[in-house]
Amino acid sequence: MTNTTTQRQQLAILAPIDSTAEQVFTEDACALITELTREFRPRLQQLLAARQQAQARFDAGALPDFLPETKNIRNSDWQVAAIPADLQDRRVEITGPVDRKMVINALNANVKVFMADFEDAQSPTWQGVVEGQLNLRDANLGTISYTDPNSGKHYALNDDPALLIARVRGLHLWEKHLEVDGEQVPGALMDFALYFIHNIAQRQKMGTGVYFYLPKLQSHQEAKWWDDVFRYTEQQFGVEVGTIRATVLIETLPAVFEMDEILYSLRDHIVALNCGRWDYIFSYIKTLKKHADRVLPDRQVVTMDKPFLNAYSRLLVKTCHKRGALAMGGMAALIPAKDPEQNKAILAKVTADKELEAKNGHDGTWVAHPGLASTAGAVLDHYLGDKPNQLHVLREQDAPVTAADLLQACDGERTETGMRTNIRVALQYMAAWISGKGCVPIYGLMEDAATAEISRASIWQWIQHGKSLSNGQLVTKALFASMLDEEAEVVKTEVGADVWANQNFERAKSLLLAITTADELVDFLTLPAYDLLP
Ligand SMILES: CC(=O)SCCNC(=O)CCNC(=O)[C@H](O)C(C)(C)COP(=O)(O)OP(=O)(O)OC[C@H]1O[C@@H](n2cnc3c(N)ncnc32)[C@H](O)[C@@H]1OP(=O)(O)O
Ligand SMILES: O=CC(=O)O
Ligand SMILES: [Mg+2]
Repeated sequence: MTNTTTQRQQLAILAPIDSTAEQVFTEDACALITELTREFRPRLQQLLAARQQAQARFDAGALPDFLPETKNIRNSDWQVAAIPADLQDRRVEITGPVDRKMVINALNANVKVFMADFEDAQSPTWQGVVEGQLNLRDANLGTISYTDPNSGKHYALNDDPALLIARVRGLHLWEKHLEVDGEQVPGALMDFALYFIHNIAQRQKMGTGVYFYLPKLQSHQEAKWWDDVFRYTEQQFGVEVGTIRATVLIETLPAVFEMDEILYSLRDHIVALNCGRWDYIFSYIKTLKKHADRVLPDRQVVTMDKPFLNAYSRLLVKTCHKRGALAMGGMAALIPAKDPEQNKAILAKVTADKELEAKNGHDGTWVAHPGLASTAGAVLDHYLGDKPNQLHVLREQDAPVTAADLLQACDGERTETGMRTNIRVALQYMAAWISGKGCVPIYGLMEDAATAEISRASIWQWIQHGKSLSNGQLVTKALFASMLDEEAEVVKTEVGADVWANQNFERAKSLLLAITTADELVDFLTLPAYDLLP
C-alpha cells in the first residue's frame, strides 16, 4: 500500500492506494474521471450557483411555479425512448448501501430491482465508496461472495438475482480524495464513471445496459447536464445512445414543477421518475424556509395522504405515463420488528402505504428491508394484475394539479414529544454517519440522510418562525439547547457509555447544536459532516 498522493493521468488520489483501490482506479477509470471532470465540472459549478439564486428568490417571497418559458414542452406531444425489456417490471425495488453482504442479500431478496446506494443510505467514506464499486462490479459479474468473519455464514448470489441500478451521489457532494487540476472531483461523476467503466462490458455481454438512479435534481438544466454526461460517455466508448438509462428522483420542491422538462431533457436515456418522499419533505422545508405560512408539523404526521404529498404523487404518475415513462413510488421508512404483534402492525402500515401509491397509479415501490418485499409485492401484484406496470393509468380525467395544490400548507401539531424525538434521531443518525454508516435502524424506523434532514431542519424552522409546541412552549435556541442536553443523556443511557464515547456522539452533538441554532439553514447536513469523515 502506498501512502502518498498518487498521480494517474492528472488525477490526484489523495488517499492510500490499497489492493482494492488498485483494482478500482485503473488507468482507464482515472482517464474517464479526469475527462468527465474537465468537461463537466465548470457547468456543474454554474448549476450549483443557479440553485443559490433560485433559493434567494424563494427567500425573498417568490414561490416555485411551472415555468412559462417551457410551456411548449409541457403542451406538445412527445414520448421518452422505449423502456428496455428488463426495466418494464419494477414492482418492488429494495434499496441499501453498497456493503458486500447487503449487496448480496438485496440481490437475493424477493424483488425485481436492487437500488445500490452511494447516496442517502451511504456515508461516503473513501473506503466505503471504493469498496462499493468493487462489490457492484463483482455483483454484475455474478461472482460476488462474502463470509461473515463472526458467524462464518457464507453469502453468494442465488439463481435469479434482482436487476442492479446504482444511485450516485447528489450534485452538491464533492470527493475530497480526488482532484483534477488541483480541484475536487464531483462525487456524482466519480460514482458514475467508476460504475460505468467497470460494468459496461459485462452488462453488454448480458445483453443489457448500465442503469442509474439520479438523486436530488432541482431543475431541467441539471437533467440536461446529466444527459450530456451520458452522451459524452456513450460516444467515447462507442456504444449506442440509450445504453445508459436513468431513473430520476423527484425529491426537491423545485423539480416537481419541471417534471415534463426533466423527462424531455433526458428523453433518450430516462425510463422513470421516482417519488423520493423524504428528501421532498426536506426540500419543502428548505425551499420555503422563509415562508411563515408553510411551516411543517411533527415529522410523524407528514404522511403521503397529506394533500400536498398526494398531489405530488398523482402529478408524477400523470406526467410520467403521458410520456411513456414509469412512475415509481417511494419508501415507507418501516422495518420489520422482532415481536410478532408489532410486526403485524408494521406490515399493515406498509400495506396501507403501498395501497395508496398503487391506487394513484405508481408502477412500483421501494422497501428498505427484505422482510417487507413480499408484503409490498402482494399489493403491487393486486393492482398490476398480469401487466408488468400501470403505464395504461393516464389519470386524464383528473382535475389539473396546480401549483397551489403542491404548495399547500400541511396541518398537524408540533409537539414536545415530536421535538424530542427529532433531536434523538438526528443525534444518533449523525453519529452513525460520521462513523461511516449511512443507514441505521432507530426506534424501529429506517433512518438515512433524507429522513434525518427532516428531523434537524424541522427544529431549525420552528426556531426561526417562533413556533410554539402544543404544550404552549415557545421553540427557541435556548429551549433546543437544553432539550439537546437532556435527550443526549437519554441516548447515552440507551446506547451505553462506551458506544457514546467511541462512536462520535459528542461530535454529532456539537454539529447538531451548531446547524440547528445557525441563523441560516445549512443546505445539507452531510456537507459539514463530510469534513469529519476520514
Ligand atoms: C429516503 C431514502 O433514500 S430510502 C433509501 C435509502 N435507505 C435504504 O436503502 C435503507 C436500507 N436498509 C438498511 O440499511 C437496513 O434495513 C437497516 C439499517 C434499516 C436495518 O438493518 P438491520 O438492523 O441490519 O436489519 P436486520 O437486523 O433486521 O437485518 C436482517 C437481515 O436482513 C439484511 N438486510 C436488512 N436490510 C437490508 C437491505 N436493505 N438490503 C439487503 N439486506 C438487508 C441484513 O443484512 C440482515 O442479513 P443477515 O441476516 O444475513 O445478517
Ligand atoms: O431518496 C429517497 C427519498 O425519499 O429521499
Ligand atoms: Mg433521497
